[in-house]
Amino acid sequence: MKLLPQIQVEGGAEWLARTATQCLIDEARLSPKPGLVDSRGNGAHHDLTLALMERSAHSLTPTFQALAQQSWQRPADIALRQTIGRLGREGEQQMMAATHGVNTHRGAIWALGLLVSAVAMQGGAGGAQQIAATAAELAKLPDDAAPKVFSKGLRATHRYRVPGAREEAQQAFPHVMQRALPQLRLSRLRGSSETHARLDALMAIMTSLTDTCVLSRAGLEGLDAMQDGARAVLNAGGSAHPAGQAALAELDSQMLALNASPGGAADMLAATLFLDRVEITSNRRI
Ligand SMILES: CC(C)(COP(=O)(O)OP(=O)(O)OC[C@H]1O[C@@H](n2cnc3c(N)ncnc32)[C@H](O)[C@@H]1O)[C@@H](O)C(=O)NCCC(=O)NCCS
Ligand SMILES: Nc1ncnc2c1ncn2[C@@H]1O[C@H](COP(=O)(O)OP(=O)(O)OP(=O)(O)O)[C@@H](O)[C@H]1O
Repeated sequence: MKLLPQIQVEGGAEWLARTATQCLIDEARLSPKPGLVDSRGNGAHHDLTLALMERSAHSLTPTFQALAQQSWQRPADIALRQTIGRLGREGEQQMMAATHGVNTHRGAIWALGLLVSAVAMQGGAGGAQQIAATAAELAKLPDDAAPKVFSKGLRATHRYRVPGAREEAQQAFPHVMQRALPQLRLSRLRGSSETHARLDALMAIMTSLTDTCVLSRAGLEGLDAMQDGARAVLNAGGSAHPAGQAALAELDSQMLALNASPGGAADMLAATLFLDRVEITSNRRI
């Protein structure tokens, strides 16, 4: 039986929103993550807890659903860019209300918001590559209604002359597509548990992301420690191997000592889990 178009949109949007929220929760619970909030504790953060991250993730489901509904089978144009910019900013306000003013998921709303919109534009399914390319098209369009604020992330990208959250999206998420997703699937193929495969994917991101959260809190010293430490974990055989686990514990202590938290890398892991699920589900439907 063929579904009525409106039911298809509602059901598809609901599924995408639930999936995006679940990926944020999976990312937050994954342990042990260096410097980040996880099931063990607060990492390098004094104002974040796992319960807060989960409350924040749930508060974003209506935002993701509205993004999907509004983007369904629409082309990438200025009108859509403005709509999702408005919905994204409203989502940030809902997040801030749910967390009493703590920034838990700003970068994640940006990345996952664009990806949810991109899947919806393609009718609720598709391959990871095509979805990331569509999200990049949206990210490259100007949003004139955006307030001209000088954020911490923007300041770090200027000071260190590196790409940040905007550029990662505009370049079609190279850390997700060229590093994390291939690593996630390789580690699974090698027989690693899902937890170890996800930790390896996070390490793959951290080997080269210029994470502005780390740069803002710990400068280039923090960024180098993150990238070198993540490389050491993968070179030691990954998080499933005892030597990799020792390297991961070392990286965690270093990040804590430097007060560094790779929040951008965590967002890219959530984006990776989302694209992985959408692609696998789309392939099953064919
Ligand atoms: C683009 C955003 C993320 C602002 O980025 P900016 O670099 O100015 O700064 P800010 O410090 O507020 O947040 C950056 C966040 O991105 C993440 N991040 C940091 N570095 C990176 C990186 N190299 N790659 C990807 N993400 C990163 C971190 O979580 C960080 O907290 C976003 O808040 C925004 O402008 N949203 C507008 C609403 C919109 O248009 N939404 C559309 C899609 S829903
Ligand atoms: N598990 C996680 N633990 C910590 N941060 C995460 C996690 N998952 C995602 N993040 C991201 O990290 C960002 C938090 O970074 P950051 O600490 O720089 O925020 P801030 O409140 O803007 O700055 P600061 O805490 O330095 O004042 C969030 O926006 C979120 O996107």
